[in-house]
Amino acid sequence: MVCPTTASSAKRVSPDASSPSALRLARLSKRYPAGDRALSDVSLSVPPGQVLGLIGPSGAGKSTLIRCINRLVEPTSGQVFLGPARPGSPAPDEIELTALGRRGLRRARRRIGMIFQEYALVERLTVMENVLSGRLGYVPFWRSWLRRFPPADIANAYRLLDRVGLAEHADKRADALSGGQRQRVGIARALAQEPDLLLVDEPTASLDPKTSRQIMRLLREVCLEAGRADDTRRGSGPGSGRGLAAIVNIHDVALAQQFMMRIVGLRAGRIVYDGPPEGLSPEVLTQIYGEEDWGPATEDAGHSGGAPERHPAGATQHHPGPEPPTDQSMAGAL
Ligand SMILES: Nc1ncnc2c1ncn2[C@@H]1O[C@H](COP(=O)(O)OP(=O)(O)OP(=O)(O)O)[C@@H](O)[C@H]1O
Repeated sequence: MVCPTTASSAKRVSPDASSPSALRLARLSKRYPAGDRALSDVSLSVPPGQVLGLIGPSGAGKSTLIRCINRLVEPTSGQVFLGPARPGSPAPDEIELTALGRRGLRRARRRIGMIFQEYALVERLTVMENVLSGRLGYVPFWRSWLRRFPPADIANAYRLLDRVGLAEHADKRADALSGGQRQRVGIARALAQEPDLLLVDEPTASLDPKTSRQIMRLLREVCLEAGRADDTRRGSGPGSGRGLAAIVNIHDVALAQQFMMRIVGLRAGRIVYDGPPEGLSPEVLTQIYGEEDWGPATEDAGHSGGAPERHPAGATQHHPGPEPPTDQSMAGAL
């Protein structure tokens, strides 16, 4: 039996009550028409600039949670609040997404970038056109239909492509790219929206281990960079600004531990862990995933070569050494 109180006794990584959240969920629940209860009373607050990893076994409700936030899936009950906009954006103070009508929701969704496992690019369009499609919510229909985006959007798209390492591929068709390159386009497209929140659904599920690490590192870096840009815009000191928050649905616990600032573990639609990555002890992993020997694999008599360690998603766990989580703004976000 999972015990939320035990799990929450781990050090919590919650925002200061006085600081505004980038995202706030209040008792969010979802029951699908077929009767499956996918989420039960999920309450969560994500501060600006925080990159949060959502982990849990298959069917725990991770995708449902991500999709309830921007109402691609309608929650059955509970509330979703999107925090005040980052500096330089004209958006209003905290808004309740769950109270919005169609038009209001369409406007609010501009502020939420989505990054998908399967990239969701338009294959026959160029890399640049795919990135510019992130601006579709902002430009008049005729401009997008004629593919006449404002020069500032085009300049920004080039800057973003340069940032994600694809400057030389701008004119290539999306279907000519590798999986890792496609995901970089997906990240650049989401950033072109100038979002306040990124929802990221299994971004590395189709990628090899090295590319997965590169993508996770890039995600984390762009969120931190957004915070620094906000600080500069506000003329404030490092770490005091807002920055881009992200919720990343991720199966790979080792990757989550290395690149996420905070981990939320879901089991059967409920939060059973909310704390720092280093709090994912074997006991906590058992609370999240169930019984398993989470310690290193032991060698049996016939195998002296050292069996690879397994993580809960079943893939090999790598130990490439600690990532350098030293950024001040990250400390601020925690
Ligand atoms: N469209 C749907 N209709 C009915 N039930 C659904 C639907 N989508 C998901 N569910 C159910 O909701 C629960 C949570 O599913 P969800 O896909 O959110 O879990 P998950 O943690 O993302 O799983 P996975 O890691 O395998 O993707 C499961 O019991 C699933 O069967």
